[in-house]
Amino acid sequence: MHPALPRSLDSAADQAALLVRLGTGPLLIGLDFDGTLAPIVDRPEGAGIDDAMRSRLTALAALVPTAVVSGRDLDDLGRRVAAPGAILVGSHGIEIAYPGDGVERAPGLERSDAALGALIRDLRAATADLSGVLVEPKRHSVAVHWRLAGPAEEAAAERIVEEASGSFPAFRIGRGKKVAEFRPAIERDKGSAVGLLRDHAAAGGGVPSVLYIGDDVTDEDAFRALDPDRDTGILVATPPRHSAAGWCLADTAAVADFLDRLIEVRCGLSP
Ligand SMILES: O=P(O)(O)OC[C@H]1O[C@H](O[C@H]2O[C@H](CO)[C@@H](O)[C@H](O)[C@H]2O)[C@H](O)[C@@H](O)[C@@H]1O
Repeated sequence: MHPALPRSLDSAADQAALLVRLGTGPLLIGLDFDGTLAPIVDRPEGAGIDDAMRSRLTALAALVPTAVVSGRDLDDLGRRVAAPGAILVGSHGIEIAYPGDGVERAPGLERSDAALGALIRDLRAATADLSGVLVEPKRHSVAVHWRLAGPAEEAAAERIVEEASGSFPAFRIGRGKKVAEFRPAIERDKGSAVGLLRDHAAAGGGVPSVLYIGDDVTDEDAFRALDPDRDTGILVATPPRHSAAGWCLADTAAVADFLDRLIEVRCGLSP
């Protein structure tokens, strides 16, 4: 299916109709972190959620399986989310931590893990003189950010990423908001992770429908994995852009309001 413009959930009537559908039956919730739960900020280390969002996630996780699905690695994500009961999915689906049940890591990481240190060293050396370009090392990958860079530095960072990608075939390049990421060249993304989360939830009861909310290019993998007849994808964007998600919310504040209403309907507090 070709991506189309998602429909805005600004209208109270649309939101109410959707919430009625999400209010009963087995449900699995997947929520992206940066740009969906946490507002986008200039530097990766500055992103976070407030206590209200943490309580919201904890409340949702007590009601239905609720996963935070991020490009950040699991340790970083865990520190920032800190919501008891939430499932954590790190490194774009490569690492999955079910509460109280250890970490499941995708197979096939040996080659990229072995090359990661050299890649990080090369990227740091190549970008050292580029003002506003940041290298973010992660457990299985590395990101090159240019949100704080001018156009010339951004173009230079893009060239460095292209050159390094030729020397490190164990990685593939993923794009995001003002960032390029070297991700292990294996078959795992947020879409396949949603499939694994659904199977895990189904093992404990009925096969759930999925609600997935995300804002970035990598969330499109998750939206594409949804079944349009029973699942719900919500893009977070202003203005809306073409997406495999069917619905759209404006920003992280609108996501917070929507999740509050979802908690109310799941608790039977509103229709
Ligand atoms: O899958 P996500 O949870 O959305 O993570 C995607 C990447 O998010 C982070 O970078 C983005 O957010 C930063 C903080 O707001 C922002 O400065 C940057 O421009 C964005 O690209 C994170 O740093 C990456 O590791 C994640 O992969």
